[in-house]
Amino acid sequence: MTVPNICLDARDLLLGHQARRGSGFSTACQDLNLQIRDEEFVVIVGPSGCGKTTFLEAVAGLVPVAGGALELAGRPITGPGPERSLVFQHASLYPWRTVLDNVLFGPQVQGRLNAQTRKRAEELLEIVGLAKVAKKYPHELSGGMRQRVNLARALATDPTLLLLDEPFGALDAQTRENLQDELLRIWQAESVKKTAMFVTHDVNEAVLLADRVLVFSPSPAHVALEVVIDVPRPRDAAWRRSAEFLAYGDKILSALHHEPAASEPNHDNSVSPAHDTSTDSTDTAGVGELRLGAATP
Ligand SMILES: Nc1ncnc2c1ncn2[C@@H]1O[C@H](COP(=O)(O)OP(=O)(O)OP(=O)(O)O)[C@@H](O)[C@H]1O
Repeated sequence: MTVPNICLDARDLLLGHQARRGSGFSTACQDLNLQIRDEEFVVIVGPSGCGKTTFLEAVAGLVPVAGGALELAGRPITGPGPERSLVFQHASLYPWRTVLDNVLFGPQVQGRLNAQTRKRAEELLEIVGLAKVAKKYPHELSGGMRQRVNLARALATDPTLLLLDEPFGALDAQTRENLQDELLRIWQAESVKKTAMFVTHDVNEAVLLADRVLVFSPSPAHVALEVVIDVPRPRDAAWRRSAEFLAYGDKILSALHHEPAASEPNHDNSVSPAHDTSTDSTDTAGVGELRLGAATP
């Protein structure tokens, strides 16, 4: 089996937005350095407005790179590509298309509508538990069901890199939890797992899903802390109630609030490099390794 080489590499990345009026350029991400490995599930958390969506959209090829390098499999990202799929918070389904036809939209646009892609679309609807509603229209579905269709649609183009921007953010707690399980099941069911980048405000969701959590600093974003969730999958309901789970969440929350974690007191708020996890199998990053305060100039 060929393992895809989709390693994502951001070096000194500078992203921003041109102000609509005036000549301003607002910096969304600055000195953002990170590497995402093949088949890794990375979750990004950070304060509102810090630049998470901008970064995800840049990886999707929707935001131009203003400085530094953003490379996928060694090639600069210059626009959207079939190997990347982006799932938004609100299911953006076409109301005039049936569920199945929504899932088939990507292959159709790519000119790959054939028996094989139809079979794959039906298979994906089976996986997300919606085979029975394949002929229904989006308005006949619940919010959770629509988001499952959205997920199936993103997977139908067989992307290697799945980008998810708060995909469960608009759902109620119960549906959200079900879909988190569902997503993990789907992600693990693939013979070659997708590389996934998932943005969320929900720390518990981050700990449950991630191989690695990246805590972004306030705007302009850089990686303030990396936390490796070194826990085998499947991560069951009992683990979600464990002290270990809570400790991971506490560490991330502390970083978000710029506070030392209770378990790792640290009274030194000096600036130091972000934790390099490349040589670790377990997370040892304490809040002392946070880059606190304003972004690097
Ligand atoms: N189209 C745009 N034009 C100008 N500025 C923008 C645009 N989109 C976002 N911004 C600004 O860029 C910064 C980063 O926004 P972004 O949406 O990436 O943050 P975020 O971390 O995803 O926020 P949230 O968690 O609230 O969704 C913010 O200051 C925002 O106001």
